[in-house]
Formats: sequence, C-alpha cells, structure tokens
Amino acid sequence: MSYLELHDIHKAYYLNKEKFPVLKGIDLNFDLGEFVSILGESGGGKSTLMNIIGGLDRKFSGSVVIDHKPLNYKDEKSLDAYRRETIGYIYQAYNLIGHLTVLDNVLISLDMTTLSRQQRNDRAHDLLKRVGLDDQSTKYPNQLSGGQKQRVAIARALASDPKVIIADEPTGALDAENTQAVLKILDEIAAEGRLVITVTHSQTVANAGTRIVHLEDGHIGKDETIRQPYPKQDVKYLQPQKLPAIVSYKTAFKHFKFNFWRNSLIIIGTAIGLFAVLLFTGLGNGISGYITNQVNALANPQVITVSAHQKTRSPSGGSPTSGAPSGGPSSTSTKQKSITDPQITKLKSVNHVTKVEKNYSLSGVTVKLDNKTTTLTSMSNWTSSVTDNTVKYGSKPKANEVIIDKSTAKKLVPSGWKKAIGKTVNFTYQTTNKSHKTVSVPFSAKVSGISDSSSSVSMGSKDYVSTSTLVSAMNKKNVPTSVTSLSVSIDKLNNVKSTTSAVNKLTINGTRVFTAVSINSMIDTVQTFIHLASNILAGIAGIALIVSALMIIVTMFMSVSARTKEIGILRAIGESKTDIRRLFISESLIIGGLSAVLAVVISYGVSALANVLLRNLANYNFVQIGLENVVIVFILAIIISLLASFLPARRAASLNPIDALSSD
Ligand SMILES: Nc1ncnc2c1ncn2[C@@H]1O[C@H](COP(=O)(O)OP(=O)(O)OP(=O)(O)O)[C@@H](O)[C@H]1O
Repeated sequence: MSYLELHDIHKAYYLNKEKFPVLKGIDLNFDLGEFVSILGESGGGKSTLMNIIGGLDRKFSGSVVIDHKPLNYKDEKSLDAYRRETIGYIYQAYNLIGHLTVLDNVLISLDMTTLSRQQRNDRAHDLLKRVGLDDQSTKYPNQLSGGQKQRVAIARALASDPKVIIADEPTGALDAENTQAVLKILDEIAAEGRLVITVTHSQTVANAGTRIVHLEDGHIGKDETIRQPYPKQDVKYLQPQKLPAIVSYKTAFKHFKFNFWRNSLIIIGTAIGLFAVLLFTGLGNGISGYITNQVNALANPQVITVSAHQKTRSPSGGSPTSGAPSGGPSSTSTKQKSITDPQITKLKSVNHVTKVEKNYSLSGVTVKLDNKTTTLTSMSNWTSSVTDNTVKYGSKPKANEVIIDKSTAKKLVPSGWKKAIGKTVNFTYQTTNKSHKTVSVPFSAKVSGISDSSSSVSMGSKDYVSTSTLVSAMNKKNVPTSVTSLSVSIDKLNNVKSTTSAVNKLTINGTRVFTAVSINSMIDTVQTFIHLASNILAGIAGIALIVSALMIIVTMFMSVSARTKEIGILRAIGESKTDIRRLFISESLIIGGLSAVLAVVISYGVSALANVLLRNLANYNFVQIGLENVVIVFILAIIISLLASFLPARRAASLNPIDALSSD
C-alpha cells in the first residue's frame, strides 16, 4: 500500500447549472521519497487535483487515503488537522502574508507545533538559512525579489515538518536561475523522505523529479518513473498542535501595527464617544457630591425633623384630637398641629433616638445694639440639626448667647462686623400669649459667633439663639412653648433611615402621630434627579458610540476583504474557522481596548483641567470620575468591539479557502 492514494476522483464545476467536468476518474498512488511532477495543459485540472490532495476542496467524489486512513472530507476539523499536520503548500504566486516579516511568515506555521518559543525561532532561522535568506528575515515580502519570495514560501511550507509538500507551479513566475535553485531545494526535500508533488506544464520542471504523471482531459495518461525515488526514512516528525489563542492575538496586534495610522483614527473616533460618556457621568458624580456636601454643611444628617402628622384630606379648621394651641411662637405655618408632651415622650422611647429638641422659628425679630437697629426676617433656636461649621467666626452659642449672620453683624457694627463678637445684643419679637393677647417678648444675648449665609446655598440669614435663653424669655411673657416641629438626634448615621421610618410608623390609639424627614432622603431625591440628568447626557453621548461601532464594523469588513488571501493562506496551513474568527475579533478588541485607554486618559486630563477652571466657582472637584465609571467604559468598549466584529469575523471564517486563495 502507498502512503497517499487517490481512488476514482471525479470533480466538476457548475456554471448556471451547466456541468463542467474537470477530473473524470483519477486513480493514483504516491509514496514517501518521491518527487512527482503532474504535467498537463493549462486548464487541465492540475490545481483542482492539488486542492483535493491538499485537503482544501471538499466537493468531489472518490476518496483520498493517507497513511492507510481515508480522509473524512465531511468533517472540516479533521481536514484542518490534515492540512496542519501532513501538508505543506507552495504556490506559483508565493502567497506570503504582506504585513508579516519574512521570519513571521515562517513562524505562522511553526506556531502550530509543540516546539518551545526558542525552538520555533531557531527552526525558522535554520529554514531561512537553508533557502539562503536568513539575512533577510526582518524584511517584508514586498521588499523581496520573486525568487526570494518563493524561497520564503518553501521555508514556510517546511516549517511544520509536513510529510507531503504540494507545489503548484512553484517556478511559474521565476527566471531560469531561480527555477533551478527552487527545483534543487524541492529535490532535497524529497531526499529527506518526504513526498513532493509538483504541478507544472513545463517539461524541464517535470524532468527534475523522480516521476512524471500526465494529466490529459481529466484522466491520467502516461505515468513514468524517470529515476529511483528516494528511500523512506525513519525520522521523527515534529508534533503538531492546534493554533494557541495567543498567536491569533499576536498576529492581530501585528496587523494592527501594520495599519497603525488608519487604526489610530478609528481609536480616536471611538475614544471621543467613550470620553463623552465618562465626562458626563463624572460631572454627575461631582455635582451630586457637591450638593450632598452643601446640604450636609447646612444641616446635620444625623438629625431628622419631626412634625405632627397631618391628615392630608382635612381642609382647614381645628383638628379633632388635639386641644393644644396651634403653632409655636408666631409659627410660620399656623395650620400645623402642635406636638404634645406625651407625644415627645413617646418619640424619646424610639430605639436609636438620643435627643429630642424643640424647633422654634421666630419672624420679625428686631435687633438692637447701641443706637443701631435692624429686623431679621427669621431667627431660630440653636439645635443639633445646625452643624457646627455654620459658625464661621467665634464659637457656637451656649446659654445667653447668640449667633448672628454676617449680614446682621454688618448692619449692627458697620465699622467692622467681626467686632460684634462679644457684644450683648437686644432682641424683641411679637407673638400671642396663652390668653391670646399680643405681647412683645424681649431677650438679650451675647454674640458668641458669626455665620455666613452668603457662603453656601441657604435661604435667608442664619441667626440662632440658645434655646434656654429663648424659652426663659417666652416663659416670662406667658407665651406657650409648644412647637410644631422637633429636631430628633439619632445615634448613628447608619440608623437614620430605619429610625426615620420607625418614627413615621409610630401610632397612639391606632392613629399615626408623626411625619419624619431626614436630610438624607432629601439628598437622595436630589441625587436621583442629578444622576438621571447625567445618565441622559451620557446616553446622548453614547449615540457617538453607535457611530464608533459602525466605524469599527466598516474597518473590519475592509480588513476582511483586504485580507481574503491571507485568510486562504492561514486556512491552507491548517488554521481553523475558529482561529480566523478569533483573529478578527481580537483585532477589534485591540481597537476597542485602546480606545477605552485613550478615553480614560483624555477624561482624567480634561476633568483635572475643568476642576482647576471651576475652582473659582467653589473649592470642589466638580468632575469626579470613579473607578467604577472607568470599568463601565471598558466594558462598553469591549461590548462595542465584540458586536462590531461579529459579522466581519463570521464572514472571514466562512470564506471558502480555495476562493480566498484565488482572490487578488
Ligand atoms: N471555481 C471555479 N469555478 C468554475 N470553474 C473553475 C473553477 N476553478 C477552476 N475552474 C475551471 O476548471 C478547469 C481546471 O482548472 P485548474 O485551475 O485546475 O487548471 P490547471 O490545470 O491548474 O490550469 P493552469 O495550469 O492554467 O493553472 C479550468 O477550465 C477552470 O476554468
């Protein structure tokens, strides 16, 4: 039995359903050590036969038996393995990969062996030395002569140590001298105990072999042995393996580098879209953080405001349950129900509540210092809900002390507002006493500190008197000290949410008592809107990403059509559909990944600049790009590049290797 056997091979091409038979029953046997030339006229079917022997063509009838085993032409994977392990191809048109160096062109075959990286490199250099080209290893194919290209192709065909070398018109494009050089190498290959099958229509070339087979009108004509074949050799061949994924990534990167400028433009385009997304989300983070800070500076987040629960449907008029006088001292909302002492006791018993303070809000307060007088639109008592950093100068008020706003201080001491600290100021306001008579309530207090309403977002001036001073003044004038709102302190920030809802759920005689509001819930609401707005902006910016995705799709399709021949070559040396798909997907991923890197770099640069420029607005970083935003942008980039590469990669993988090889 021979090493390679062809049994009754029939092959026809169809054009518009018309059948063109090319091979009409071929039976041939080949052995290792033979250098067989298949001689025939142009168009006689020589290449067609080679494609069948080489495992590239699957549409024929008959069988090919290799090393006693019939080839399974139905199974694409076993054909890939056959090409990878057994066949080395040499073409008339060289078919080198243009964007790879001479060395890399040889290495692509070696990557499908189990040799180590160093061994692969050494073998590639040895093969190039053998064909006289080791000094050209860093050149690209377009920098070589025709003869040199063909020698690189021979080195590549030998790289994976195949038992069968198929050479389709290997000297067709060469001059006499190069033809002789190539034929000599092919003869040496046969002498190593390999089977060399060459296709030619030149008698001179055919004479260089050990046997000539004539192909005539789709049949085997004369089959003549012109000299003894070389003896079979008991050598150990290299161990083949599937292409490791890393090689596809590396090849993709090499192609990416080869088209660096075109790819750079696409990366910039994609990066702009990603940058816009990052910037808007960063801006959303910054603004919501700024508002949180501002609100927290105004009010202590660990203190919730509690008022008596109002039945929303009750229009005006008295409440059916409460007999307490309505409103605190000149309360702004007179319709609000007062909170009773038993209710306060109940509130104090709630878990995590550490302190309950009454909120008094005075309006129309006249302030007098020496001969200067002014009126405050509002004034409150100092409670835990007011944060300490409200006091910009001096200290917070103790008993018989008051904090006045900078605007108030300026009116009282025009010569220097800071001098107001330490001075005793007289206050008076009008309200109704327990007998429903209008009375003036006077009190005096020493200014312990000054607040500044202009330095933050706040409504009206910020004047606060110590609670004990105010309450004793009210008591003196027989003014009711009941209130409509309380400041309730909670032990830990973490408990604020749960305690707020616990207070809201409190009932007395089955009726809800309180309405509690935490500053956090207000911040949450504001933040929800800010994030919504910034996400909408980021979403709009995301439209740019659709354009980027389209750009990547177009580039990938261009890449597939420009690299059709390369795809054919890679398939011919044994790469599978999966390898080809991975090649294109990885190139797209490289583009996507680098776009994300560029976008992140630009975003951090622009946000640093924007934050410096916005410093004079407030001492705060308004653009805050967090790690999670960066991660999202990378995920986005990966999704876009995967989606964009899906169709082109599928198309590349589904190309017929023979059609791909014959493309220009
Ligand atoms: N894909 C195809 N579709 C239709 N016809 C084809 C196809 N490929 C080859 N043929 C035809 O089949 C015949 C054999 O072609 P083939 O390339 O095998 O010949 P060849 O002997 O190698 O020719 P040459 O020496 O010129 O390279 C030719 O007539 C050719 O036109």
